Amino acid sequence: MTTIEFPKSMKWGAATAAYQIEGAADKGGRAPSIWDTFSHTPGNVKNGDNGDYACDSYHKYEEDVQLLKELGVDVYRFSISWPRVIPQGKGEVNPEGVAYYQRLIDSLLENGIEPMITLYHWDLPQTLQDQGGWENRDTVEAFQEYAKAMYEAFGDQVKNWITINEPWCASFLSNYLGVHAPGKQDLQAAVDVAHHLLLAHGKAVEAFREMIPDGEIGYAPNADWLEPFSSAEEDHEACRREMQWKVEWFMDPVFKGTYPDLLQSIFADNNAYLKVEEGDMETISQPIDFMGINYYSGSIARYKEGSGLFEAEPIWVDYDKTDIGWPVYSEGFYKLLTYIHQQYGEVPIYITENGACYNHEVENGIVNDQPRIDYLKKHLTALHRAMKSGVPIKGYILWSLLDNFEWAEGYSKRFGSVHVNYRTFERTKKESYYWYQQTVHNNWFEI
Ligand SMILES: CCOCCOc1ccc(-c2cn(C[C@@H]3NC[C@@H](O)[C@H]3O)nn2)cc1
Repeated sequence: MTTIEFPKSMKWGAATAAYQIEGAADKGGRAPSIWDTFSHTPGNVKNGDNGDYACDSYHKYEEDVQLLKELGVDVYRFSISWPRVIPQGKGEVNPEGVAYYQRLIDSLLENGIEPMITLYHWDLPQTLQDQGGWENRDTVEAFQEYAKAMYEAFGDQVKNWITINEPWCASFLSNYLGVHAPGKQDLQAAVDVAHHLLLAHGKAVEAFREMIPDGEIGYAPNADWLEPFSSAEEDHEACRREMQWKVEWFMDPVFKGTYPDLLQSIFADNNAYLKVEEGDMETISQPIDFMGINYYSGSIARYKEGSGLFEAEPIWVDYDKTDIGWPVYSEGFYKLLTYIHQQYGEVPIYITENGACYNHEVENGIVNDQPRIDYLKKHLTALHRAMKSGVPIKGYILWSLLDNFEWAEGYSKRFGSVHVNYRTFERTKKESYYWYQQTVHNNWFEI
């Protein structure tokens, strides 16, 4: 057996997001988000699922905090529902909404767990979408106003903040590929949304420096790893183009103050143009304290003329796949992290999401999700290897504490270390919960 041991400074956590777990969609003064609209539109979400009830964490948050306490994690990463605290998206703050998060934060702190708040985890108030949403540059100011209100409410208790979760999903997956809310298929819209999300990130950081000078703030891009099918230059270049879409397009502006030229020209060839105003890049590229990285999977790809924007065709080789169909590719985790370290230097990194979809059910009170344990062992080993090579990792946050609403997949895909019965809301700790609990407690595991 080999022991994989982490530094004593390693922070361990678990993550969720508001729309995916809270439910109480029309309770406590909450107004609809774009995900309420999108999920209630037939055909958008598998089985017609929506977040009206989800895991009912709005009412069961104390039980969730006890699950976190027993898990032994240092950090709980959760998101605030913007339309729960500012129902109209801007203007009046809803005291009932703020009070819910105050109860949650108090409970976490009483149980020795550090809150890490994500300000934007995709649930834009529908009222703002009705005014153009993230395509409308005015939404940037609304986001800064929302961020300031949250800093005011919780800044004395919460010192770790994330501005935007997975800007690629919130821009290109949502406005070009049409898979997530608002479900548009418009490349120009997606380029505009991506820029405004990064600008909103910058404005939120600016306000943070004023209001929570003793806190730390970052953002959480997602990326997967694409390995060239062959040594042919065309395969390598195709993979690089597709990876730039998630990595450089969202990291160069923040850490270098520029957008990648190659992708700008590819977008222009498709009649989509960046609209950068004076001062934008300075706002976006101001220093942050950490970068979150969300990693799930990778695959092999090769050049194929005419295959999408980047002419990169995925080759679904016979890797083991999780129950959402994504290859188990832990080598890609190591390669992505060392690539990012090479590109962006000593930026401290939290793994803000990593986990796997396996749909095991409860049998005789037990959920034997051994494949999820195997996935975690492989990926934490890859993470450990990246750390040994010098990648500055601050912590690892498991996606997810609970099975929850997996966006367009609805409740058909389970990522939790705790099983949720969506009829009774009963929680059942899976075998992976106990494995992760032991790993967090020991700060090591054996392979
Ligand atoms: C037409 C092509 O369509 C391909 C589908 O393309 C994607 C890509 C990426 C994802 C995706 C889902 N997740 C997990 C979430 N991260 C945040 C948290 O809320 C988790 O629920 N990460 N990435 C989904 C779909």
